[in-house]
Amino acid sequence: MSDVIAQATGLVKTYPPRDKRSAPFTAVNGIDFTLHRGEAFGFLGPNGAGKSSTMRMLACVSPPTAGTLRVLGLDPAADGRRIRARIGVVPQDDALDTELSVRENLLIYGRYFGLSTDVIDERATGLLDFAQLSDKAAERVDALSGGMRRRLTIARSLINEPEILLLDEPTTGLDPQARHVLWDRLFRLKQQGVTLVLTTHYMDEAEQLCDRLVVMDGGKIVAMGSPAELIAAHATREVLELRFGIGEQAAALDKLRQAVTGDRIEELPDRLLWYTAEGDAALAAAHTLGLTPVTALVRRSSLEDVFLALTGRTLVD
Ligand SMILES: Nc1ncnc2c1ncn2[C@@H]1O[C@H](COP(=O)(O)OP(=O)(O)OP(=O)(O)O)[C@@H](O)[C@H]1O
Repeated sequence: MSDVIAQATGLVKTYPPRDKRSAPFTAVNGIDFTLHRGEAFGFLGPNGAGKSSTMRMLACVSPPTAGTLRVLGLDPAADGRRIRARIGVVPQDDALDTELSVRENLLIYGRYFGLSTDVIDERATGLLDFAQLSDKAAERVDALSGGMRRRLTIARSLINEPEILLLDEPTTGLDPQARHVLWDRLFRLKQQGVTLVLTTHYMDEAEQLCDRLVVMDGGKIVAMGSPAELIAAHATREVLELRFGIGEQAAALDKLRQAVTGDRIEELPDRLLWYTAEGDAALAAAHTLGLTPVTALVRRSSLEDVFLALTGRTLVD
């Protein structure tokens, strides 16, 4: 059996004009990708990059304008129902029924898939345990924290035991602790063999969860690979971040650009980034040049640096 679980070639999504004065908008502009069974695959990019539009096409709720798409070997245009029965979808907006209890939300969703009451009951119990919500089963959803709601949405999406789980920005808006709990649950799912496909604009999330990812910008894929491959290809081993006092950054940048050859130096509104193999050596060199940063930080390069190198912009403005 092929391990290809979804494949897109020349995929395009163009939305019709919103009103008489606007033009059609192409949110996804000819992208190619192949997803493999069992992997965690990410679409990383800033707001408006076209990630959600791509996810909605994969979820068979939004038809492609052009290109070909196969999900589980089937054509979403002809076999949307069959595909939807085998995938789970975690939308950006939880869309839970807040007036119902936690458990009732699972039961109702199970009925959409035509499962018997016994099967739904049994699965709901297991999923509440998985989502660490067993003790909240009888509570109304509007009493839950953001992290709990997110875990319930994931539990709900698993009621049909999907082979692929599509997650649109799974941890946006959650605090760090809630994000870590969610990552742990998603990691468990992956270990159980569920293929994870997620969008995110958090580079740490992409690095934590994704075996492979594409970087999207303006409806196009600008890079593809594992986090380590992307960092090796588009960034140096280390970065020196220098922050200066008000009005001092421009002069510091001039000095560095004159003195440093071979290394890339990026200017952001609030800091300079010096891409280098040896951050500590670069910092010593900066001091030798007479620079007096207010703060200096040496860190490993990340996907944020990859995005900056590829687009000239930061992921989260
Ligand atoms: N139904 C629609 N009609 C017109 N334009 C749309 C529609 N849906 C999305 N867009 C536009 O398409 C662009 C891409 O949207 P999309 O939601 O796919 O991006 P995204 O990368 O997921 O970003 P976000 O994180 O904001 O959801 C955005 O500029 C958005 O305004």
